[in-house]
Amino acid sequence: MEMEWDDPLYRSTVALFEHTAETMKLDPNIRRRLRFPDRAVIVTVPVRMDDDRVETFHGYRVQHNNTRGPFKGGIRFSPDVNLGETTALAMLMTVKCALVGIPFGGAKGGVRVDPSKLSRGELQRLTRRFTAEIINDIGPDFDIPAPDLGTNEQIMSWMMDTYSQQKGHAIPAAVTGKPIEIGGSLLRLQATGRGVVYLVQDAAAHLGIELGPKITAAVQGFGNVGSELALHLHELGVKVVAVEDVKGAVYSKGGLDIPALRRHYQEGGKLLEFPDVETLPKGELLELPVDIVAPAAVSGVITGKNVEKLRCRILAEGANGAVNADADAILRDQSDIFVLPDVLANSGGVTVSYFEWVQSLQYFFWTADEIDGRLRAILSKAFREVLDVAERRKLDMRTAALTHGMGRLAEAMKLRGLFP
Ligand SMILES: NC(=O)C1=CN([C@@H]2O[C@H](COP(=O)(O)OP(=O)(O)OC[C@H]3O[C@@H](n4cnc5c(N)ncnc54)[C@H](OP(=O)(O)O)[C@@H]3O)[C@@H](O)[C@H]2O)C=CC1
Ligand SMILES: O=C(O)CCC(=O)C(=O)O
Repeated sequence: MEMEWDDPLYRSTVALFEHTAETMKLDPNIRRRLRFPDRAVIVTVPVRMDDDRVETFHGYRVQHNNTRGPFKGGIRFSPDVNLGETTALAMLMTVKCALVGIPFGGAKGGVRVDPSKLSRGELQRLTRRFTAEIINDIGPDFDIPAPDLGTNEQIMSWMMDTYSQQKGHAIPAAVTGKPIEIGGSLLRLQATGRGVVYLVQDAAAHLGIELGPKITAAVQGFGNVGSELALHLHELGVKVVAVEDVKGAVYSKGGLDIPALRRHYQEGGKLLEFPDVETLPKGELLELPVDIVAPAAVSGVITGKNVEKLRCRILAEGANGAVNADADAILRDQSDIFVLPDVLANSGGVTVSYFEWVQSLQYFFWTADEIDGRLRAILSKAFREVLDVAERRKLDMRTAALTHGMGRLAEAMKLRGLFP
């Protein structure tokens, strides 16, 4: 393992790619190539803080592969950001875009910072300086950032504005996940969480499970992905009995009032202070005896240590890298849990980002029904294709999803003659 990349998510992602490459007998030249990014940019981001000090942050943009189209992937603001983690997330983006058949490669970026400790002014200055530092490495035809953990529409708005100011005119296609008022797309905000639920619906239909009040769910994370996911399950009549944020989880046997909980959370209320609910210690949520468990926060939460304690029927991975390679090996061989792996489960986000990019390039906007219909069609097709690979080749769903994505990528690399 090369020192520069050493990180638990990177090690785990490489192990999963290697397992898949071995199973599908991937060309060894391509296999070696996929372990590393095309390019990785590391920048230092000085920011004047409110108390007049200048704090120094570190930022990354890792571009893994652009054989199938421009680099694409989110920007993460989190204290865990480093080169290895960002590279692993970029690798997953490459496979995710290939898997759903959208014309992008994979990238990821981020700043090592806890955004909850910054004022709004500090956050804006950090975002603008980070964007300025990577301005020659991104662009609507080359590499298009989007939101991820710890970032949101406002951050994308500042990124788009900084990019546009440098170029001298508004360039909405420079980022996706921006507000609708400046060229964003209807439903991008909802797309990742809603997409996870569309895939849960497909999985439930396949397993003969009827989604409704007899079905229970637990969701880890209550940000963009987790709260949308919980809300959409709730709207389908599923009893969402527990949700968790960084501090802990709330639980109600009869099902939580997700719309009220979401209002409370979005208005700045603490999850653990929501009235008339029980609380659970951190981590227990994943082990609840519910039908659906959806990790939708950070990576590495399901490991060799707790995987055998899972009691769900469907594991829907909203978060990237929630299951590490040790846990995956156990799930793969010894479990009857139906896994919707991250590259499939959360691909609704980048799919609507693709729609947003197309709309931003054409200055012509689609209706919510058009977007929702196209999203559903792409996700259902991806689900059927992955299931087909799994059934035909007798593979688990993660290896099947990675096989499908890596197979498409390898084909594109060969067609373009990248290894003459
Ligand atoms: N946004 C998107 O479109 C996409 C996101 N994803 C993935 O989904 C995941 C979540 O992203 P997103 O919803 O955008 O991020 P957000 O920043 O919007 O929300 C993150 C949520 O997770 C909670 N959280 C943070 N750390 C922990 C922890 N250790 N245990 C439990 N909960 C925790 C946060 O709690 P608190 O508020 O208390 O900090 C918050 O509720 C990430 O893995 C991301 O890569 C994947 C595809 C697209
Ligand atoms: O919407 C995008 O472009 C990328 C979203 C993302 O970062 C992800 O799918 O992990």
